[in-house]
Amino acid sequence: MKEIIIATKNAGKAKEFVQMFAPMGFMVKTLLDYPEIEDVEETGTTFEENAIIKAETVSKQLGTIVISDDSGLIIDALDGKPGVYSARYAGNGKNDEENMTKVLGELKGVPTDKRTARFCCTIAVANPKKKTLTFTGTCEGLILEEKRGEFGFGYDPIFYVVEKEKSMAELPAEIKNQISHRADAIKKLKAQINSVLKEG
Ligand SMILES: O=P(O)(O)OP(=O)(O)OP(=O)(O)OC[C@H]1O[C@@H](n2cnc3c(O)ncnc32)[C@H](O)[C@@H]1O
Ligand SMILES: [Mg+2]
Repeated sequence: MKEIIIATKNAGKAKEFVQMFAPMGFMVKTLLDYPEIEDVEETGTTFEENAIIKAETVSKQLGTIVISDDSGLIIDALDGKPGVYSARYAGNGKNDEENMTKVLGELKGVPTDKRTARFCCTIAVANPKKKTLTFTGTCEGLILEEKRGEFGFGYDPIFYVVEKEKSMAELPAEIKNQISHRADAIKKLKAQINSVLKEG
């Protein structure tokens, strides 16, 4: 079976990569399968820089093709925050509940039409023998006034998808995986998958 390695320790992302690549016959491995590999420090200032850092660092360590995902939530009324700091917005613990509570507090009193936001995802593919490639996807929405729904992960409960009239966390995985920022980026990656995964 074809195998791809995703340089993530985020279980929510890992699950979505499995769901989106399994139907194409791929065995997805993540850093949850390589506990000896340490967390890569995300020193970049953009999703693209961080995705490249993560993919190249792990690709060098494993000596093979490695794919990464750097993603986050951009909120217009907060001048783009939490952005690349989405995972640790409320502190180093990477706590989804605390991150959402902080965002909701900062948006208190902001009217619906000013609560526009988007999820962004950049996927990087690092190949020891080639230049690193990147694929970026986005998903537009609004920030709700309270959490809604149990599916997904991260900021999904406070992100409202207008065309579905539901929060991202109220949408089952099959739907999220058709419309999300990650689905958008993966669609672009899949369009070039054969050349992307060629070793030489
Ligand atoms: O770096 P890795 O190990 O992949 O895992 P991470 O959780 O640190 O991931 P990021 O650095 O890319 O930070 C992204 C954060 O943005 C949020 N996020 C990303 N994709 C999301 C999604 O599909 N739904 C909700 N929140 C998401 C979530 O809170 C993540 O922690
Ligand atoms: Mg991270």
